Amino acid sequence: MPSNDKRGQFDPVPDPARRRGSVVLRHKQAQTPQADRYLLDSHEGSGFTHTDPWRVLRIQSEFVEGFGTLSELGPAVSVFGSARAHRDSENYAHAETIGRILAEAGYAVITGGGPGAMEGANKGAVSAAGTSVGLGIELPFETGLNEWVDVGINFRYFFARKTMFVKYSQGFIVLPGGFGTLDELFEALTLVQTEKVTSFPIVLMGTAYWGPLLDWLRGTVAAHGAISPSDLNLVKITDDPVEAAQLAMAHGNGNGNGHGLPKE
Ligand SMILES: C/C(=C\CNc1ncnc2c1ncn2[C@@H]1O[C@H](COP(=O)(O)O)[C@@H](O)[C@H]1O)CO
Repeated sequence: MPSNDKRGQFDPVPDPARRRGSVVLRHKQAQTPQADRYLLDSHEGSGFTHTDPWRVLRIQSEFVEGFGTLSELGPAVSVFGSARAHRDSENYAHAETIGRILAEAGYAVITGGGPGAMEGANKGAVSAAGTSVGLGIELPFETGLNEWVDVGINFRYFFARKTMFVKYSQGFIVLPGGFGTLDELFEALTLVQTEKVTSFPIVLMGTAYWGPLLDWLRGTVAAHGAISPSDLNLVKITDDPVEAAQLAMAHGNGNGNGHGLPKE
């Protein structure tokens, strides 16, 4: 703290405070130029739009865009899985079958809009003339939305994007995948476990891939008391893509409004 900082001492002439909306700035903090000066001084560049308060507007716009685009979607299931699944792989084929079965049953298919398993699921949905949705994410190694996405939204923020998957799907199907897929799986499990959302089907596709994870959750995590053994009932596991689709549609109500935002 600088030595001329007079905080805590009586000051008959208090430093003028600067107000920025609901934010009050005092002392040295009040000496920063006003935001509108940045705006009007074109020579100062547009760097201010990358500050946190401005990011809030960007975040808000992602929610507005997502809600606005998806609110009329109808019943939907989200399909997750590795961005790296090759087109000739079993996982890609399973994703494609799952996308097709869901679309044939009248469900929209929502994916991350990227390559691999996401592309397979979107392709399957299109093959059955279904609604194929991709919620893309801005990444440094971006590949863009796959060609089978008919309704695409690009997000900068993972958390805004994840809200859309949860809000607009009746079920999740999780094919083998890496950190991204695990993140999506555990986000869903946490929301259901903590009752932030009404329970919905979470289906793991592939016993050889996911079985050891379930064994670890049961044998180590539950055994440590870090989760309840009953928490493992939140997931179903299968090797059959048709069964995976059926399990994910088990809670379908045909209303198409997902199960709402996480409770406050
Ligand atoms: C890594 C590559 C492309 C990345 N492009 C992605 N586009 C959209 N969504 C993505 C992308 N990468 C990850 N995701 C999300 O995470 C899940 C897959 O992640 P994983 O780590 O590959 O399992 C997926 O469900 C997406 O929602 C090109 O190699």
